[in-house]
Amino acid sequence: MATSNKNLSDHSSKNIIDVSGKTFAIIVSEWNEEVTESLYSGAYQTLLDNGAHKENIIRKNVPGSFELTLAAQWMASEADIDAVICLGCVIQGETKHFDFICDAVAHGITNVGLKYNKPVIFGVLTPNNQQQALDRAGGKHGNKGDEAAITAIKMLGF
Ligand SMILES: Nc1c(NC[C@H](O)[C@H](O)[C@H](O)CO)[nH]c(=O)[nH]c1=O
Ligand SMILES: CC(=O)[C@@H](O)COP(=O)(O)O
Repeated sequence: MATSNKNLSDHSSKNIIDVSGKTFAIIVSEWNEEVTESLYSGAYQTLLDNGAHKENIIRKNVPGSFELTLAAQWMASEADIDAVICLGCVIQGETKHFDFICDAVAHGITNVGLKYNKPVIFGVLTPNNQQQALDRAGGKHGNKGDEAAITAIKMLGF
């Protein structure tokens, strides 16, 4: 598997810019809170490490990952927001609900970025189980929140 030999938090320094003048919205799903809080911590610290100011990092919570899209649209429509980072964790259950949520969120977030012509980052884990989620939220496979923040920074340096 691609991730099994790749730490998600490893990244090149290409297009990494100083983001001291940029404003970020981080939208966090409350479902699987143990995981999403780790994703948020990783994203938040990564933005600070690259020059972002605390007052320029705006956090918003949503009930579940399905709501990330609408919240991303609300934030992306704000002229002073330079990039939006969406963080969630959708864990496979017994039914196809997982598929519908993941598909809707992936397409929805993509469309918001295209609509407002700014980076809207898909920082949503879609694991089969809790352990796979924990492994990617500060565990052995790194932190997808770090990756999402670096992705936002790189896109701003495009
Ligand atoms: N099962 C998970 C959900 N389900 C809730 C949906 O995201 C949504 O809030 C609900 O369908 C009402 O619109 N959400 C997650 O983020 N993760 C899950 O594992
Ligand atoms: C991905 C989810 O929404 C999950 O909670 C649904 O679980 P289930 O498919 O067992 O109802």
